[in-house]
Amino acid sequence: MRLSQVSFRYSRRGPWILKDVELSLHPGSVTEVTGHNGAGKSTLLRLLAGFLPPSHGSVSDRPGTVGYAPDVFPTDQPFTVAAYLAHMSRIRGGSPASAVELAGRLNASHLLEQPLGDLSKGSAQKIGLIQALLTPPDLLILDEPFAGLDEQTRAELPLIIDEISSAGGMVVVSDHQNQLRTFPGAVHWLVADATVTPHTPEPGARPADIRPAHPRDADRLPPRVPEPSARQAVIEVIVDAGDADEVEQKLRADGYLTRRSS
Ligand SMILES: Nc1ncnc2c1ncn2[C@@H]1O[C@H](COP(=O)(O)OP(=O)(O)OP(=O)(O)O)[C@@H](O)[C@H]1O
Repeated sequence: MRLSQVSFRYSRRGPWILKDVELSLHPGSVTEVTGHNGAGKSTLLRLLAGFLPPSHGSVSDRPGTVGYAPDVFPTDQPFTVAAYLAHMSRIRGGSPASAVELAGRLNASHLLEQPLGDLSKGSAQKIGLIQALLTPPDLLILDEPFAGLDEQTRAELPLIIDEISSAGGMVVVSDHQNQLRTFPGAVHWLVADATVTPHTPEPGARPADIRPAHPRDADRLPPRVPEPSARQAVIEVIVDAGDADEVEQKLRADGYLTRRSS
């Protein structure tokens, strides 16, 4: 998927929020978008999701199945959580059972019979996440998904992101708190001054935030990339352990699938 010379402003005479943005996303990539409040992260995500059309430039090769969880999930709808998710499943061609399973995984089973309007911000955030995952997305876009989540769900979310990207999906996550800064192989974009640039996050990350919480979780993870097909070749690259994250990040940014053996 590619953004070519994309510029955007909300009104004809309004300020440019993004100007001449050039970006590529590759299957299996995980991209973290950071930037100050009001920098344009949500706007970029809405352009990627296709909810906003560029004012200039073009977006090409957006995949067919897009999951999008907005930064604020709209709860002013006259449904219970279960009825809303069943309805969204029907629209998306997913199974209602997957909504129930996801609710269990994201510690939200107890919310299913509640009216949407009664949800707290963190609970509403979870329902926004579940609806984005109802059918396995080829492009998953999460706008500030960690805000307001309980600890169990915060630990589960990186595993879900890893599963989607391991299956070849592209994941883009905006997060001004940098929760994914040490996510293995993640690409990082900084939105500032109406431009989007790759950057290397500051050290000092808290790995416990983004890695499997304990070995049992690690055991449950599928391999990071599927087994290669007959038309693919595998090249092993041995690097110093301290350089592994950087090398993997560069390879993924160039569109290669990577797998770490240690
Ligand atoms: N619907 C809109 N109409 C007009 N201006 C908007 C609209 N949505 C956002 N903006 C403006 O566009 C700019 C970028 O907003 P955006 O929400 O994309 O930034 P952000 O980096 O996601 O910020 P935050 O971290 O606070 O969510 C801001 O100046 C904001 O006020």
